Amino acid sequence: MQTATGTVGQRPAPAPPSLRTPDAEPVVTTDRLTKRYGQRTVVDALSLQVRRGEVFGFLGPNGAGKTTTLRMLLGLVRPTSGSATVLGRPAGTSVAQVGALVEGPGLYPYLSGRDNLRVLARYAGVGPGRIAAVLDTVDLTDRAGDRFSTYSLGMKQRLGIAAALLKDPALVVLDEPTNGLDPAGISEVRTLLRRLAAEGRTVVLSSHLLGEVEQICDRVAVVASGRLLVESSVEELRGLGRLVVDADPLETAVAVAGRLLGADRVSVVDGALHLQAAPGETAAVNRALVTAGVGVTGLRQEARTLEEVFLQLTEPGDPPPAETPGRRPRRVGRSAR
Ligand SMILES: Nc1ncnc2c1ncn2[C@@H]1O[C@H](COP(=O)(O)OP(=O)(O)OP(=O)(O)O)[C@@H](O)[C@H]1O
Repeated sequence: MQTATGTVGQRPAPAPPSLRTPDAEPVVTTDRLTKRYGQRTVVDALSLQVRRGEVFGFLGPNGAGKTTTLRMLLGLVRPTSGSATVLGRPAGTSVAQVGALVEGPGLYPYLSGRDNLRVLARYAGVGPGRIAAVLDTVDLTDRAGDRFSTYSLGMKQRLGIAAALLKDPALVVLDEPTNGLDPAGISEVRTLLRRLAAEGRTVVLSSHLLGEVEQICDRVAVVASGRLLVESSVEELRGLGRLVVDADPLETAVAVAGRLLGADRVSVVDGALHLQAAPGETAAVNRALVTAGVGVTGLRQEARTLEEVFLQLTEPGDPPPAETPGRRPRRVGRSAR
């Protein structure tokens, strides 16, 4: 069950491609945003930016402080220190243009999807004309007359998102929108969120499901224990991909690849050569191996998953930034600020 927070106001025109560049205006900015409960710091000096028209993933394990941060952006929780700006105004004061779906009760099981939206629209001061539009956006028009309790989890989630869209918001904030969904449900939510971004809306979502989020988001912030570990585009976070080569003889292949790329980018896993290599280096690797008389029977590029990157970022020996004096969270790649 979810609480949908509607919005008032006019959605801006779709963002042209130029607004999705690294220099696009920030829709959300946090500056050393901090929340403490008693002696516990659950959000720790978080500074990040979300740009207009992007799907931004706020990632981290359970208890990382994601929901608390989203609640601060919505003005539902007061920061202990630091600040957050949403759509150019202090967090919590732009409710007219922010639609949100956060944990909590809110949709009636015995009412139909359409009637649930009618109730919420009336409560939020939105005319009934908008209901058909949001049902269409989330592909629930055909089932709108059925009781909410008969919906699949994916449909319930989409109805919650429809409720968040009632007031045509510029920014949509979703807490764990894919949680508990099966692959088909995740795929539907993914399609829906990409549609919202294509319309020029900005989407901020939280998740601990890294593998799914990497297919949805343009950029992500990875947090653990309330601290920002990295803020980056998904593409850049993965960095160099992995080139897997089936080669014979393997020893010669290791030597040749080591000379070409450097030994630190070469390893052998399950009898195959694993190389840290960009797609553009594949042809050169193949040429060098064949020239050296190595038989190449397989050669494939594998991207690192966000999960692998996340585990690497959080593994012991790589302490969170705040534990290292003077060290700052990593901003990766071209789009880094
Ligand atoms: N009102 C509160 N009072 C005290 N502690 C709280 C309160 N709200 C959250 N916390 C604590 O803050 C920490 C961060 O919680 P939060 O819900 O923000 O994490 P999360 O990253 O969203 O985790 P999850 O994925 O499990 O929802 C948790 O340890 C939680 O117990």
